[in-house]
Amino acid sequence: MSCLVLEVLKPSVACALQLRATATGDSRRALAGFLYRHRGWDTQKAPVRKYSANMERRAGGGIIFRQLFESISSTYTYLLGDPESREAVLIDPVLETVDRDIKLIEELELQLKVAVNTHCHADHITGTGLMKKKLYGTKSAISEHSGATADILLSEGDSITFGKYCLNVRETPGHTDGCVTLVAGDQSMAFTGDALLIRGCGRTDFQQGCSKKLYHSIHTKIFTLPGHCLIYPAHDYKGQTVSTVDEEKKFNPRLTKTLEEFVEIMSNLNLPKPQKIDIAVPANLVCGLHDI
Ligand SMILES: N[C@@H](CCC(=O)N[C@@H](CSS)C(=O)NCC(=O)O)C(=O)O
Repeated sequence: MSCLVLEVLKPSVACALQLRATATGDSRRALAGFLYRHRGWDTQKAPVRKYSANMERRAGGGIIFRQLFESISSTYTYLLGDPESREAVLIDPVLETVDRDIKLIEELELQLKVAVNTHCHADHITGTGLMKKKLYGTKSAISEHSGATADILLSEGDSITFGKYCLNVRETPGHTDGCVTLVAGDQSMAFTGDALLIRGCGRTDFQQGCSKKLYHSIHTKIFTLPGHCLIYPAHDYKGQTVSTVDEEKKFNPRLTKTLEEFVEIMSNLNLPKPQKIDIAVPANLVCGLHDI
């Protein structure tokens, strides 16, 4: 088992910190808005304080979280950071948006520890390798079952830690053999890659795809999370951004079916092959660094 463990977050402490920070920030903003409106002041001219990591540290804020979108492949990249240590993790970066992501990481004064792929993608080239080159000290990570090279090869039960937070690895094969779902330490969020999409799931017609395996993975590793756990997939093609375990259990048109019905649906999707598959897969097996 290869893992990178610094500290493990106590879920109750993390949740309490997050709630307190949200309430404090919101009520401060609400009070300022009220004063400005009540006194007839122009809210547009209210003094604006520039972003400062120090202000955030003093406020004892909760986890830093950004959902980023790459529109050619409709891929979501996720940035998570600890406001105190400033350590951060980036999930599923895309080659074309590496500079955008680095700008944000620098603006937020974060130190990127790990750039992790939920699997070996077939539709776009990962930004992980380039990210490692541009941000000194960043390590790449991917499942040991992906066949890809990386600094950290993940397996079931591993943790990726950043400051007082962590992401726990659950293996969710089916779309590919090396698919993982990354679950926040307090189980408030799960990054499901291409295993579970919002009202859908990853296709199973190439790269070791197996619909029976995928059905089993989703039911045993994702649908067993708390109902309120937020689902953040690697793609969305309809503009949806987030779901929950309860929502998907109730409304996912594929996963609410029996195994036999699911297998039938998956074998009749008739989707065209991803346009970049022939360059993306070989590139992603070497962290996206084949030609750079
Ligand atoms: N048109 C895109 C590829 C779209 C696609 O096949 N998406 C995959 C995830 S990326 S391999 C998928 O699993 N889709 C499931 C679905 O039901 O749509 C391209 O050419 O790149």
